[in-house]
Amino acid sequence: MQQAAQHQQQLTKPAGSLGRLEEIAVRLAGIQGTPLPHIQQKSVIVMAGDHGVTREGVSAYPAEVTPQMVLNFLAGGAAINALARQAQAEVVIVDIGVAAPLTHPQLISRKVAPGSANMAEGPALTREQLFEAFQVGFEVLDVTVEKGCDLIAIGEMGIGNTTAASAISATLLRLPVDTLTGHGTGISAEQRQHKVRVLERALELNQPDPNDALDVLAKVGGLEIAGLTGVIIAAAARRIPVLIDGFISSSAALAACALNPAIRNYLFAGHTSVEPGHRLILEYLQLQPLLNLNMRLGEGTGAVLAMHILEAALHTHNEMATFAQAGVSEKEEG
Ligand SMILES: Cc1cc2ncn([C@H]3O[C@H](COP(=O)(O)O)[C@@H](O)[C@H]3O)c2cc1C
Ligand SMILES: O=C(O)c1cccnc1
Repeated sequence: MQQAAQHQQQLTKPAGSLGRLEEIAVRLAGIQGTPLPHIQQKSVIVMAGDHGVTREGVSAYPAEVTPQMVLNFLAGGAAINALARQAQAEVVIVDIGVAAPLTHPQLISRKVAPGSANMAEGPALTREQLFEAFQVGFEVLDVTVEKGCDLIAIGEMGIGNTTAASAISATLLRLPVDTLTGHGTGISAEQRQHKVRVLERALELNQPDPNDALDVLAKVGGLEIAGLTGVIIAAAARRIPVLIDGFISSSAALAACALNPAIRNYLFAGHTSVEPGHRLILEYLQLQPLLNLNMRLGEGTGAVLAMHILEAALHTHNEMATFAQAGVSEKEEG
Protein backbone atom coordinates (compact mmCIF):
# COMPACT_ATOMS: atom_id res chain seq x y z
CA MET A 1 0.00 0.00 0.00
CA GLN A 2 2.92 2.32 0.73
CA GLN A 3 4.41 1.63 -2.69
CA ALA A 4 1.06 2.25 -4.36
CA ALA A 5 0.64 5.54 -2.48
CA GLN A 6 4.15 6.56 -3.53
CA HIS A 7 3.32 5.70 -7.16
CA GLN A 8 0.22 7.92 -6.91
CA GLN A 9 2.48 10.81 -5.81
CA GLN A 10 4.48 10.51 -9.03
CA LEU A 11 1.53 10.63 -11.45
CA THR A 12 0.94 13.76 -13.54
CA LYS A 13 -1.70 15.41 -11.37
CA PRO A 14 -1.72 17.58 -8.27
CA ALA A 15 -1.22 15.36 -5.20
CA GLY A 16 -4.54 13.99 -3.95
CA SER A 17 -6.52 15.41 -6.87
CA LEU A 18 -8.11 12.10 -7.82
CA GLY A 19 -9.60 11.98 -4.34
CA ARG A 20 -11.11 8.65 -3.38
CA LEU A 21 -9.96 7.04 -6.64
CA GLU A 22 -6.46 7.23 -5.17
CA GLU A 23 -7.53 5.57 -1.92
CA ILE A 24 -9.31 2.82 -3.87
CA ALA A 25 -6.19 2.04 -5.89
CA VAL A 26 -4.10 1.95 -2.72
CA ARG A 27 -6.59 -0.31 -0.93
CA LEU A 28 -6.72 -2.67 -3.95
CA ALA A 29 -2.91 -2.76 -3.91
CA GLY A 30 -3.04 -3.88 -0.27
CA ILE A 31 -5.66 -6.54 -0.98
CA GLN A 32 -3.84 -7.98 -4.00
CA GLY A 33 -0.39 -7.50 -2.46
CA THR A 34 1.06 -5.62 -5.43
CA PRO A 35 1.73 -1.90 -6.05
CA LEU A 36 0.04 -2.11 -9.47
CA PRO A 37 -3.19 -4.05 -8.92
CA HIS A 38 -5.32 -5.27 -11.82
CA ILE A 39 -8.89 -6.44 -12.30
CA GLN A 40 -9.30 -8.93 -15.14
CA GLN A 41 -12.60 -10.68 -14.54
CA LYS A 42 -15.65 -9.66 -12.54
CA SER A 43 -18.58 -11.65 -11.15
CA VAL A 44 -21.66 -10.91 -9.10
CA ILE A 45 -22.74 -13.79 -6.86
CA VAL A 46 -26.49 -13.59 -6.20
CA MET A 47 -27.78 -15.90 -3.48
CA ALA A 48 -31.53 -16.59 -3.28
CA GLY A 49 -33.50 -17.88 -0.32
CA ASP A 50 -36.93 -17.64 1.24
CA HIS A 51 -37.97 -16.51 4.70
CA GLY A 52 -40.55 -18.08 7.01
CA VAL A 53 -41.15 -14.66 8.54
CA THR A 54 -43.01 -13.59 5.37
CA ARG A 55 -46.02 -15.38 6.92
CA GLU A 56 -46.19 -12.44 9.38
CA GLY A 57 -46.92 -9.97 6.56
CA VAL A 58 -43.63 -8.05 6.57
CA SER A 59 -43.19 -7.49 2.81
CA ALA A 60 -45.17 -5.68 0.13
CA TYR A 61 -44.76 -8.71 -2.18
CA PRO A 62 -45.65 -12.40 -1.82
CA ALA A 63 -42.91 -15.00 -1.24
CA GLU A 64 -43.63 -16.52 -4.68
CA VAL A 65 -41.70 -13.60 -6.16
CA THR A 66 -38.42 -15.14 -4.97
CA PRO A 67 -38.48 -18.15 -7.37
CA GLN A 68 -40.06 -16.03 -10.09
CA MET A 69 -37.21 -13.54 -9.88
CA VAL A 70 -34.62 -16.34 -9.88
CA LEU A 71 -36.03 -17.47 -13.22
CA ASN A 72 -35.94 -13.86 -14.39
CA PHE A 73 -32.23 -13.66 -13.44
CA LEU A 74 -31.58 -16.85 -15.39
CA ALA A 75 -33.44 -15.46 -18.41
CA GLY A 76 -31.37 -12.26 -18.22
CA GLY A 77 -34.32 -9.94 -17.60
CA ALA A 78 -33.65 -8.43 -14.16
CA ALA A 79 -31.97 -5.14 -13.27
CA ILE A 80 -28.85 -7.02 -12.15
CA ASN A 81 -28.58 -8.66 -15.58
CA ALA A 82 -28.73 -5.32 -17.39
CA LEU A 83 -26.17 -3.71 -15.09
CA ALA A 84 -23.87 -6.74 -15.15
CA ARG A 85 -23.91 -6.76 -18.96
CA GLN A 86 -22.90 -3.11 -18.95
CA ALA A 87 -20.12 -3.78 -16.41
CA GLN A 88 -19.07 -6.98 -18.23
CA ALA A 89 -19.55 -9.01 -15.06
CA GLU A 90 -20.68 -12.62 -14.99
CA VAL A 91 -23.92 -13.24 -13.05
CA VAL A 92 -23.73 -16.29 -10.78
CA ILE A 93 -27.13 -17.35 -9.42
CA VAL A 94 -27.31 -19.68 -6.43
CA ASP A 95 -30.46 -21.33 -5.05
CA ILE A 96 -29.39 -21.75 -1.45
CA GLY A 97 -32.89 -21.87 0.02
CA VAL A 98 -35.75 -20.99 -2.29
CA ALA A 99 -39.06 -22.51 -1.15
CA ALA A 100 -39.93 -23.87 -4.60
CA PRO A 101 -38.28 -26.48 -6.81
CA LEU A 102 -36.06 -24.77 -9.39
CA THR A 103 -33.97 -26.29 -12.15
CA HIS A 104 -32.03 -24.53 -14.88
CA PRO A 105 -28.73 -25.36 -16.57
CA GLN A 106 -27.19 -22.07 -15.38
CA LEU A 107 -28.54 -22.28 -11.82
CA ILE A 108 -26.22 -23.42 -9.03
CA SER A 109 -28.62 -25.60 -7.03
CA ARG A 110 -27.38 -25.84 -3.46
CA LYS A 111 -30.66 -25.70 -1.54
CA VAL A 112 -29.90 -26.11 2.17
CA ALA A 113 -33.63 -25.99 3.04
CA PRO A 114 -36.79 -24.76 1.32
CA GLY A 115 -36.61 -21.41 3.12
CA SER A 116 -35.83 -20.47 6.73
CA ALA A 117 -38.24 -21.05 9.60
CA ASN A 118 -40.36 -18.17 10.91
CA MET A 119 -38.15 -16.23 13.34
CA ALA A 120 -41.27 -14.86 15.03
CA GLU A 121 -41.98 -18.43 16.22
CA GLY A 122 -38.47 -19.77 16.83
CA PRO A 123 -34.95 -19.84 15.38
CA ALA A 124 -34.79 -19.18 11.62
CA LEU A 125 -32.00 -21.74 11.02
CA THR A 126 -30.36 -24.61 12.84
CA ARG A 127 -26.61 -24.51 13.46
CA GLU A 128 -26.22 -27.28 10.87
CA GLN A 129 -28.10 -25.25 8.25
CA LEU A 130 -25.98 -22.20 9.06
CA PHE A 131 -22.71 -24.10 8.56
CA GLU A 132 -24.04 -25.71 5.39
CA ALA A 133 -24.92 -22.26 4.06
CA PHE A 134 -21.38 -21.03 4.88
CA GLN A 135 -19.99 -24.05 3.04
CA VAL A 136 -22.07 -23.20 -0.04
CA GLY A 137 -20.66 -19.67 0.09
CA PHE A 138 -17.08 -20.92 0.40
CA GLU A 139 -17.48 -23.34 -2.51
CA VAL A 140 -19.23 -20.91 -4.85
CA LEU A 141 -16.53 -18.32 -4.19
CA ASP A 142 -13.77 -20.88 -4.78
CA VAL A 143 -15.25 -22.07 -8.09
CA THR A 144 -15.76 -18.48 -9.25
CA VAL A 145 -12.18 -17.50 -8.40
CA GLU A 146 -10.76 -20.67 -9.96
CA LYS A 147 -12.43 -19.61 -13.21
CA GLY A 148 -10.34 -16.42 -13.10
CA CYS A 149 -12.54 -13.93 -11.30
CA ASP A 150 -10.63 -11.31 -9.29
CA LEU A 151 -13.42 -8.92 -8.25
CA ILE A 152 -16.62 -10.07 -6.59
CA ALA A 153 -19.88 -8.22 -6.08
CA ILE A 154 -22.51 -9.82 -3.86
CA GLY A 155 -26.27 -9.68 -4.24
CA GLU A 156 -29.35 -11.39 -2.89
CA MET A 157 -32.95 -12.23 -3.65
CA GLY A 158 -35.38 -13.27 -0.94
CA ILE A 159 -38.74 -11.77 -0.19
CA GLY A 160 -38.77 -10.83 3.51
CA ASN A 161 -35.02 -10.48 3.80
CA THR A 162 -35.00 -6.84 4.89
CA THR A 163 -36.67 -8.17 8.06
CA ALA A 164 -33.80 -10.63 8.61
CA ALA A 165 -31.24 -7.89 7.83
CA SER A 166 -32.92 -5.59 10.38
CA ALA A 167 -32.84 -8.31 13.05
CA ILE A 168 -29.17 -9.14 12.41
CA SER A 169 -27.97 -5.56 12.33
CA ALA A 170 -30.07 -4.37 15.29
CA THR A 171 -28.56 -7.17 17.36
CA LEU A 172 -24.94 -6.81 16.26
CA LEU A 173 -25.02 -3.00 16.39
CA ARG A 174 -27.02 -3.07 19.67
CA LEU A 175 -29.56 -0.59 18.32
CA PRO A 176 -33.35 -0.57 18.63
CA VAL A 177 -34.96 -2.30 15.61
CA ASP A 178 -37.10 0.75 14.95
CA THR A 179 -34.02 2.83 14.00
CA LEU A 180 -32.85 0.25 11.42
CA THR A 181 -36.13 -0.91 9.92
CA GLY A 182 -37.25 0.51 6.61
CA HIS A 183 -39.93 0.07 4.00
CA GLY A 184 -38.23 -2.75 2.09
CA THR A 185 -40.06 -3.38 -1.17
CA GLY A 186 -42.44 -0.50 -0.39
CA ILE A 187 -44.66 -1.20 2.63
CA SER A 188 -46.74 1.62 4.15
CA ALA A 189 -45.87 3.46 7.37
CA GLU A 190 -48.46 1.33 9.17
CA GLN A 191 -47.06 -1.91 7.76
CA ARG A 192 -43.60 -0.77 8.82
CA GLN A 193 -44.87 -0.39 12.40
CA HIS A 194 -46.18 -3.95 12.17
CA LYS A 195 -42.78 -5.13 10.82
CA VAL A 196 -41.06 -3.48 13.82
CA ARG A 197 -43.42 -5.28 16.22
CA VAL A 198 -42.76 -8.63 14.49
CA LEU A 199 -39.02 -7.96 14.78
CA GLU A 200 -39.29 -7.06 18.47
CA ARG A 201 -41.21 -10.29 19.08
CA ALA A 202 -38.62 -12.34 17.17
CA LEU A 203 -35.70 -10.81 19.13
CA GLU A 204 -37.50 -11.21 22.46
CA LEU A 205 -38.29 -14.85 21.70
CA ASN A 206 -34.90 -15.91 20.24
CA GLN A 207 -32.57 -13.75 22.40
CA PRO A 208 -29.71 -13.76 19.84
CA ASP A 209 -26.37 -13.11 21.57
CA PRO A 210 -24.83 -9.84 20.21
CA ASN A 211 -21.36 -11.21 21.06
CA ASP A 212 -21.89 -14.28 18.89
CA ALA A 213 -22.48 -13.61 15.19
CA LEU A 214 -23.12 -17.33 14.57
CA ASP A 215 -25.95 -17.28 17.09
CA VAL A 216 -27.37 -14.13 15.47
CA LEU A 217 -27.19 -15.49 11.90
CA ALA A 218 -28.83 -18.77 12.93
CA LYS A 219 -31.61 -17.37 15.08
CA VAL A 220 -32.68 -14.36 13.01
CA GLY A 221 -30.77 -14.64 9.72
CA GLY A 222 -31.53 -16.44 6.52
CA LEU A 223 -29.90 -18.86 4.11
CA GLU A 224 -28.91 -16.36 1.39
CA ILE A 225 -27.51 -13.97 4.00
CA ALA A 226 -25.46 -16.74 5.66
CA GLY A 227 -24.30 -17.91 2.22
CA LEU A 228 -23.07 -14.40 1.43
CA THR A 229 -21.25 -14.27 4.77
CA GLY A 230 -19.48 -17.43 3.59
CA VAL A 231 -18.63 -15.82 0.23
CA ILE A 232 -17.13 -12.80 2.00
CA ILE A 233 -15.05 -14.90 4.41
CA ALA A 234 -13.68 -17.05 1.58
CA ALA A 235 -12.97 -14.03 -0.63
CA ALA A 236 -10.99 -12.27 2.12
CA ALA A 237 -9.03 -15.48 2.73
CA ARG A 238 -8.10 -15.52 -0.97
CA ARG A 239 -7.31 -11.77 -1.11
CA ILE A 240 -10.22 -11.07 -3.45
CA PRO A 241 -11.89 -7.66 -3.06
CA VAL A 242 -15.64 -7.76 -2.41
CA LEU A 243 -18.11 -5.04 -3.37
CA ILE A 244 -21.02 -5.17 -0.99
CA ASP A 245 -24.42 -3.95 -2.11
CA GLY A 246 -27.35 -2.74 -0.02
CA PHE A 247 -28.77 -3.32 3.44
CA ILE A 248 -29.11 -7.09 3.18
CA SER A 249 -25.71 -7.90 1.74
CA SER A 250 -24.20 -5.45 4.23
CA SER A 251 -25.80 -7.34 7.11
CA ALA A 252 -23.96 -10.42 5.79
CA ALA A 253 -20.75 -8.35 5.76
CA LEU A 254 -21.43 -7.09 9.29
CA ALA A 255 -21.69 -10.69 10.50
CA ALA A 256 -18.47 -11.64 8.65
CA CYS A 257 -16.62 -8.72 10.26
CA ALA A 258 -18.00 -9.66 13.68
CA LEU A 259 -16.40 -13.09 13.16
CA ASN A 260 -13.10 -11.55 11.97
CA PRO A 261 -12.66 -7.75 12.01
CA ALA A 262 -9.78 -7.92 9.47
CA ILE A 263 -12.32 -8.88 6.79
CA ARG A 264 -13.40 -5.25 6.69
CA ASN A 265 -10.19 -4.43 4.82
CA TYR A 266 -11.28 -6.53 1.84
CA LEU A 267 -14.65 -4.78 1.45
CA PHE A 268 -15.84 -1.87 -0.65
CA ALA A 269 -19.31 -0.39 -0.14
CA GLY A 270 -20.82 -0.03 -3.60
CA HIS A 271 -23.58 2.36 -2.61
CA THR A 272 -25.81 3.50 0.19
CA SER A 273 -29.34 2.17 0.05
CA VAL A 274 -32.51 3.98 1.09
CA GLU A 275 -32.98 1.45 3.92
CA PRO A 276 -32.13 3.40 7.12
CA GLY A 277 -30.11 0.55 8.61
CA HIS A 278 -27.68 0.50 5.73
CA ARG A 279 -25.97 3.77 6.60
CA LEU A 280 -25.64 2.61 10.23
CA ILE A 281 -23.89 -0.61 9.19
CA LEU A 282 -21.51 1.22 6.86
CA GLU A 283 -20.68 3.81 9.52
CA TYR A 284 -19.94 1.05 12.02
CA LEU A 285 -17.68 -0.74 9.52
CA GLN A 286 -16.13 2.61 8.52
CA LEU A 287 -16.85 1.95 4.86
CA GLN A 288 -17.62 5.01 2.76
CA PRO A 289 -20.17 4.18 0.06
CA LEU A 290 -19.05 4.89 -3.50
CA LEU A 291 -22.47 5.91 -4.82
CA ASN A 292 -25.70 7.31 -3.48
CA LEU A 293 -28.41 6.97 -6.12
CA ASN A 294 -31.44 6.44 -3.84
CA MET A 295 -31.55 2.79 -4.87
CA ARG A 296 -33.31 0.13 -2.77
CA LEU A 297 -33.36 -2.96 -4.93
CA GLY A 298 -30.68 -5.39 -3.85
CA GLU A 299 -29.72 -8.20 -6.29
CA GLY A 300 -26.18 -6.75 -6.26
CA THR A 301 -27.22 -3.77 -8.41
CA GLY A 302 -25.44 -1.03 -6.42
CA ALA A 303 -22.33 -3.19 -6.07
CA VAL A 304 -22.08 -3.90 -9.81
CA LEU A 305 -22.60 -0.22 -10.65
CA ALA A 306 -19.63 0.61 -8.42
CA MET A 307 -17.39 -1.83 -10.33
CA HIS A 308 -17.00 0.94 -12.91
CA ILE A 309 -15.49 3.18 -10.24
CA LEU A 310 -13.03 0.56 -8.98
CA GLU A 311 -11.91 0.00 -12.57
CA ALA A 312 -11.57 3.75 -13.14
CA ALA A 313 -9.31 3.92 -10.08
CA LEU A 314 -7.03 1.26 -11.57
CA HIS A 315 -7.04 2.73 -15.09
CA THR A 316 -5.69 6.00 -13.71
CA HIS A 317 -3.32 4.29 -11.28
CA ASN A 318 -1.81 2.00 -13.94
CA GLU A 319 -1.98 4.05 -17.13
CA MET A 320 -1.07 7.62 -16.21
CA ALA A 321 2.41 8.92 -16.97
CA THR A 322 4.68 9.99 -14.12
CA PHE A 323 6.08 13.54 -13.97
CA ALA A 324 9.48 12.15 -15.05
CA GLN A 325 8.04 10.16 -17.99
CA ALA A 326 5.99 13.08 -19.31
CA GLY A 327 8.56 15.82 -18.61
CA VAL A 328 6.05 17.75 -16.49
CA SER A 329 7.44 19.91 -13.70
CA GLU A 330 6.69 18.78 -10.15
CA LYS A 331 5.34 20.90 -7.30
CA GLU A 332 7.59 23.74 -6.12
CA GLU A 333 9.31 23.16 -2.77
CA GLY A 334 8.17 25.09 0.32
C1 LIG B 1 -39.95 -7.85 -8.18
C2 LIG B 1 -38.88 -7.74 -7.11
C3 LIG B 1 -37.53 -7.83 -7.46
C4 LIG B 1 -36.55 -7.71 -6.47
N1 LIG B 1 -35.22 -7.76 -6.53
C5 LIG B 1 -34.71 -7.58 -5.34
N2 LIG B 1 -35.70 -7.41 -4.45
C6 LIG B 1 -35.45 -7.09 -3.05
O1 LIG B 1 -36.63 -7.08 -2.26
C7 LIG B 1 -36.65 -8.08 -1.24
C8 LIG B 1 -36.53 -7.49 0.14
O2 LIG B 1 -37.60 -6.66 0.49
P1 LIG B 1 -38.72 -7.12 1.52
O3 LIG B 1 -38.02 -7.46 2.82
O4 LIG B 1 -39.64 -5.95 1.66
O5 LIG B 1 -39.42 -8.33 0.94
C9 LIG B 1 -35.46 -8.95 -1.54
O6 LIG B 1 -35.84 -10.03 -2.35
C10 LIG B 1 -34.53 -8.01 -2.24
O7 LIG B 1 -33.51 -8.61 -2.95
C11 LIG B 1 -36.88 -7.50 -5.11
C12 LIG B 1 -38.23 -7.43 -4.76
C13 LIG B 1 -39.24 -7.55 -5.74
C14 LIG B 1 -40.67 -7.47 -5.34
O1 LIG C 1 -30.82 -2.17 0.51
C1 LIG C 1 -31.16 -3.12 -0.19
O2 LIG C 1 -30.34 -3.86 -0.73
C2 LIG C 1 -32.63 -3.42 -0.38
C3 LIG C 1 -33.60 -2.56 0.04
C4 LIG C 1 -34.92 -2.87 -0.15
C5 LIG C 1 -35.27 -4.03 -0.77
N1 LIG C 1 -34.33 -4.87 -1.19
C6 LIG C 1 -33.01 -4.58 -1.00
